[in-house]
This record gives sequence, C-alpha cells and structure tokens, in this order.
Amino acid sequence: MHHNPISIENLSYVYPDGIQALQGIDLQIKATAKVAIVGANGSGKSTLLLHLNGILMPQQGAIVIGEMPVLPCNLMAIRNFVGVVFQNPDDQLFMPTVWEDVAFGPMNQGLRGKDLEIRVAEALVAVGLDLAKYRERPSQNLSGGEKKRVAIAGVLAMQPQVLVFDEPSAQLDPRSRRQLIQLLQTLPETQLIATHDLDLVLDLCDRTIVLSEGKIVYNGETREVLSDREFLLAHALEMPLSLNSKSELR
Ligand SMILES: Nc1ncnc2c1ncn2[C@@H]1O[C@H](COP(=O)(O)OP(=O)(O)OP(=O)(O)O)[C@@H](O)[C@H]1O
Repeated sequence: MHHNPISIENLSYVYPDGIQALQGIDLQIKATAKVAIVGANGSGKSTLLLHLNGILMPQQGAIVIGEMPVLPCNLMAIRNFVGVVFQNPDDQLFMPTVWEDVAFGPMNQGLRGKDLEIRVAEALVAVGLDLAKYRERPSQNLSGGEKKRVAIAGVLAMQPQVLVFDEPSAQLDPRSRRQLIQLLQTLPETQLIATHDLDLVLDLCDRTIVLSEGKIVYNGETREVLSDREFLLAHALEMPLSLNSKSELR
C-alpha cells in the first residue's frame, strides 16, 4: 500500500492554559507536493508544524509520518524523516563554522569521514553556497539570506523526505526572498510552508490550506483561494499583491 508522507486525522490540541489551538484537523500530504499553510496570527500554523516532528504530541487524534505514528518511541526516526527549518536561523545555527553547522545533523546520524564531507558538500551546493568560500566562515557573521541557506543546508544534509518551513521569507530582503523562492522551487522534497507571504505561496505552492481559529477552512488549489477576496477577508487575510493589481487592471 502507498503511504502519504504526512497523514493527520482528527487532530486537536489545547495548550495548558486552556487555549484550543487546533480542532479536528484532517490532512493528507502527498509525496513531492508543495503545500502552503496560511492563516492569520494565532490561527494555529505553528502549533500544527510543531506536531509534525513530535515537538508537540497529539492529545487527540493521530498523526502518521511515513508509516510511523507520532509516538515517543518513533521520535528519532520521525526527526530523520521530517526536517524543520525554523523562522529564525539563529535558533538553528550554533556551531563555530558553516561546515560544522551543516555537518551537525548528519554527524548525529552517525556519518563520518568522506561520507560526511560529501553529504555537507552536496547540501551546500543544493542551496547555492560555494563550499570553499563558506566552509570556514562563522555562521553568525553571514547575512540573513546566507544564514537561511545554511540553515536549510543543515536540514537537507540529514536527507529528510519532508521539509517543513516556518515563515521562510520573513526577515529577507527582496532579492534574498526571490532567491529563496527559486531555491525551494528546485528542491524535490515534499514541502510544507507556513507563511504570511501569499505572493510566495502563489509562486511556489499548488495547494493551500487555510487555518482559521484552529480549523481547516480551505484545502485546495492555491490560485482559487488566493483570488477569492471575500473568503480571504472573512479569515483576516489579504489578497496577494500580484493578483490584486491584475484584478484592478481588468
Ligand atoms: N505556548 C503556548 N501556550 C499557550 N497558548 C499558546 C502557546 N503557543 C500558542 N498559543 C496560542 O495558540 C493559538 C495558536 O497559536 P499559533 O502560534 O499556533 O498560531 P500561528 O498561526 O502560528 O500564529 P502566527 O501567525 O502569529 O505565528 C493562539 O491563540 C496562541 O495564542
């Protein structure tokens, strides 16, 4: 039987202070899909992402990653399967050099020597960073866009099947943002992208999930939902600029 890389059934989550952050989430993500998760502040995007590699455990409902239920006994395997790129690269980069930052994950997987060298080199190539130029540089001194690339390389180096991004374009200047979109377009892995950048969604994701007050209120074609001004407004979202200007030109 074929398994979707991510399968969520009737997931609900209440924070200890009583806030219901997710309610009755049903979601299937197909292999190689690039799927956006959008929604206003507080709609539950981060809470959903935190469930995908077991930082939060399902209180109610079930999540299956690959063929593995999200349970404490599967956490190691699940974290090798789903790589999360956090919003702030400084949360992810903490080694003295770029090379060591990218090597950290695969070393934890047990890789050493030539295999490790190759893995790190391939990951840096995949994100468009020159190995010789960057390997000895301290990650802390890089630009925001470069840091983001190194953080993505560190995740790619673990060869996950699924990449999860929390606000990938936040804090990037327009050029770095454009380069990031091009980079994500070239990466073949299944991608789940939580973002407020609806123009990025339009450029990158065929499918969009809209969260509102912890529930999925839309799960379908990106273009369809992002051109529905009324629906977006009803869920505290705004039409992406590129669609907006086109509709006004008409
Ligand atoms: N650690 C926490 N403890 C208690 N409540 C929380 C916690 N984290 C989030 N919440 C609440 O859960 C709800 C969902 O928050 P979440 O961070 O998942 O939303 P989000 O869609 O990621 O928002 P944003 O776009 O602002 O990042 C909100 O009402 C939020 O206040």
